[in-house]
Amino acid sequence: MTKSKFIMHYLLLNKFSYLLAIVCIFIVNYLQVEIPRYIQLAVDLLNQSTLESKAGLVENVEWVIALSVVMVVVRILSRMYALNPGRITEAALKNDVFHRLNRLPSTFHDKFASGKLISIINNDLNGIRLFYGIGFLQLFNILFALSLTPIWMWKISPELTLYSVIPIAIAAIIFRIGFRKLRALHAERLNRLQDLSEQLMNYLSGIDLIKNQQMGDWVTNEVNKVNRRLYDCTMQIAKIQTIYMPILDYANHFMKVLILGLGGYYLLQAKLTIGEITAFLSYSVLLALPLMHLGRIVTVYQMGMISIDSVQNILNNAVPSTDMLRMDDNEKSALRRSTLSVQNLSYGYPNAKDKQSQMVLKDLSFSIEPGEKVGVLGSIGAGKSTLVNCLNHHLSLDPGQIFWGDKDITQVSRQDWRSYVRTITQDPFLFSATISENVKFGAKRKNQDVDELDVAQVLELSQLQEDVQRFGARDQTLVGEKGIMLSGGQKQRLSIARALLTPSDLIIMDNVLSAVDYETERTILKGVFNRIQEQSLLVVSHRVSALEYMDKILVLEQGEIIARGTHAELLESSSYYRQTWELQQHESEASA
Ligand SMILES: Nc1ncnc2c1ncn2[C@@H]1O[C@H](COP(=O)(O)OP(=O)(O)OP(=O)(O)O)[C@@H](O)[C@H]1O
Repeated sequence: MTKSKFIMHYLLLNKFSYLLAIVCIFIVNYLQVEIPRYIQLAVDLLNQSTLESKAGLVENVEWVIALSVVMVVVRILSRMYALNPGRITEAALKNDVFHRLNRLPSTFHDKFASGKLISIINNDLNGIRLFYGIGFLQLFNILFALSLTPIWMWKISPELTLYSVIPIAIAAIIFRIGFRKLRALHAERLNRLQDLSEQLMNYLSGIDLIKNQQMGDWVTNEVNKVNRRLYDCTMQIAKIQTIYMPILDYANHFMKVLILGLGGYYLLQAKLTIGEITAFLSYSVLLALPLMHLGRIVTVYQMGMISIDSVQNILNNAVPSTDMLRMDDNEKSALRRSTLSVQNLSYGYPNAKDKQSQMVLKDLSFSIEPGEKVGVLGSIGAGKSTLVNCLNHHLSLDPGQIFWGDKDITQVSRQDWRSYVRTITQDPFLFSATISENVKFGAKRKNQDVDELDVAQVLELSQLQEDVQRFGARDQTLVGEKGIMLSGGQKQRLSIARALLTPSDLIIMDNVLSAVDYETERTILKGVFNRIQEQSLLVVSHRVSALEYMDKILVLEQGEIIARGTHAELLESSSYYRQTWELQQHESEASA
């Protein structure tokens, strides 16, 4: 979407409110120029002492009071109609940005640090709120004030009007030069805010390490450097604003002196009355006020434009076209319980220097039948997680390599694909919520609440129920940010419970049992086997003990399948498998 389309799209979101705002702003500005006219008539009647003039004076004063009251009411309405759309747009954009972030592929998130995104959602969207709120209000205020006021002034004295505009015009030119410099500085400031947010987020996620390794001074110094750059930029903005803002203020004073001087001269020549000079002075304020607000408006406009660029950096990233395709219920159920077949799968990370020579997965072929339990054994760096991320389509793949039934998974939207495949990753992520909520997270289907008995059952199966019963508030215990209250093994078991709760056709467990002992590992796997008799299971591990009971095991080394078979077959056929098994048997006995 182009920038102008973006601006139009969100303006149209509140079109009726904006229309009412424009009408109200016009009425306010019209009344603003009308009231001095009644003041002028009243002042000119002050010198006369007839009964008629007194009645006229009272009538004019009454008009001034009545119009002022109406103006106050309409001004309140104009603020309401003009400012609320800013808040509505901010809320709508937050939803749009979050929705897009949720659908963008991992390649986008690899490029954009979370801290930067948070800064855009907080600071830049605030700039957009001001743009669509106060920016709109003041723009029309200025437009109407600058077009109506000179006409009313002209009606009194064309000559004096021309002279009065001279200081304002000069000030506006000087002002323009200053504000051109500001645009670049505002953009820089928002970038620096994003840098600071990214850095803080980075350090705060590693705060325990920073304390343990006594890196506090170094980190403080690094934050100081980024903060200093932000401070310098903010100070430069403040400096320019302090120098240029008062220029319009001085112009206003100068204009008043001019009106009094020239107006007095015309008064002596009987070209103007005192009432007209009084009205002229009021008009000069009406003319100068919006110009004095111009500084703020230009800032709001500049910040708004820069913020729109930042938000568009997110929103203009297209969701892959296949992710836009959604299957209907019939298509979905036709593909239930299909065979996953991997055919000559090769993968190299796009950021590798030479993708061909740095292939992480090389020509892999295997299948997982419905209900089959398959294991993948591989040493550190063999490519296990890469394989998992290809299978769940977390990574972007070339077509023709992975099929679900006869459907190429690259032709299925990621959202649909994940209703068939659930992955439990090796770094379990927990939300800052209760244990129960963490298990149920995202599992609510078709407005039906998850059965608490089911939660208890999956906690039991993942061997976490005993631990949970020991906690003060049982499954209502808060786990803290990222599950800080739980041990590594407890986190792993909680993420297993979460995956078991929602039905899916294939569960992938990527090295999720590394933090539990051999006995617990066996019991958990037994529980998982019982729960998912109908579903397929892929367990990835560097521990043979986790794979012993699988229907088949693939041995992965340097991205290639070097052996395959059952546990018994591999003990016979693969020396690598046998040696790993023997080595781990000793470890297991030693730890028992
Ligand atoms: N995002 C990435 N960009 C570039 N290279 C990567 C990326 N992720 C992994 N790799 C590389 O791919 C290779 C395989 O990594 P992978 O994480 O798949 O191995 P693994 O078998 O799961 O290892 P581990 O048991 O340690 O988790 C490694 O050489 C790693 O450096």
